[in-house]
Amino acid sequence: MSDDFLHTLTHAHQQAAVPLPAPAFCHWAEQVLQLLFPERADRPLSTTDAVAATISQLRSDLAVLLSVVPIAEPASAIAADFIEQLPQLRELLLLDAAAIVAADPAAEGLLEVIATYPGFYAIALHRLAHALHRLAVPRVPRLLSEFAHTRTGVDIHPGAQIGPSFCIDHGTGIVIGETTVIGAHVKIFQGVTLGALSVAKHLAHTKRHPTIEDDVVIYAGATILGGSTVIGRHSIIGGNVWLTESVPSHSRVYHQAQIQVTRTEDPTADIMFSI
Ligand SMILES: CC(=O)OC[C@H](N)C(=O)O
Repeated sequence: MSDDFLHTLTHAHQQAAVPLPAPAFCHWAEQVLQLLFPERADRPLSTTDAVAATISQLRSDLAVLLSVVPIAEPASAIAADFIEQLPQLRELLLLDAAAIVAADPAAEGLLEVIATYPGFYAIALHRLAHALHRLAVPRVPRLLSEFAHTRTGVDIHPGAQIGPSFCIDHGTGIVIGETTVIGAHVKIFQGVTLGALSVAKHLAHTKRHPTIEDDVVIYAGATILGGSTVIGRHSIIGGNVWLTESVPSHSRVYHQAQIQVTRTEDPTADIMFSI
């Protein structure tokens, strides 16, 4: 091993920013979800005093965790501001869970959705991350969204704006970009991408991802790209659609696959497909 390499690494370590305690932040977010939803709790809280003490503990834990993050305001003020939003966050998440129950014939009820659905978990962590993003907390929102991503395969940038009653069914392989705007009562399935039409560094801080208006359904594998792409309200986007332009309200957009089905009972017949 060369001395140069040792010195390079030493210098990199000396210059490094204070690392974020990622597991502690993720644990804190899990605790917030357990407070808001006893359905997810190891041990439900049985008295008002216990609830109040848990809220107070989560506030001070957040303030301590944020003390290593470079933020303009005092960590305690940000923590207090976040905790004030808990009633609204719970209300929004209950609407999301109810939307999943209402949409999914396989869902048995709120308890199952809140405790087990990856789509619910992904939107829950997104709403926490988005609240911190709006409070201008750097790095932590992305840390939480990547935590949800690793657990669910649902990659929602903390900056994405998502309206009430959002339903993700079969939450896996989903990408929702930073400047996406989603209205109320939108339903998406596995493999949906709401992405940028082109990826270039100079486009940072511009609207690169689509706008999905109220009551839109986007089926599995659909890809919708572009910052000026607007999917009008009450539209249905079919599975595997590739869409880079706006569609008006009440549109039905389908991908027509060209699939051929042939039959033969002769096992020695030529194989008709190629890879
Ligand atoms: C979701 C997506 O298209 O991302 C591309 C790139 N990271 C951007 O934010 O523009």
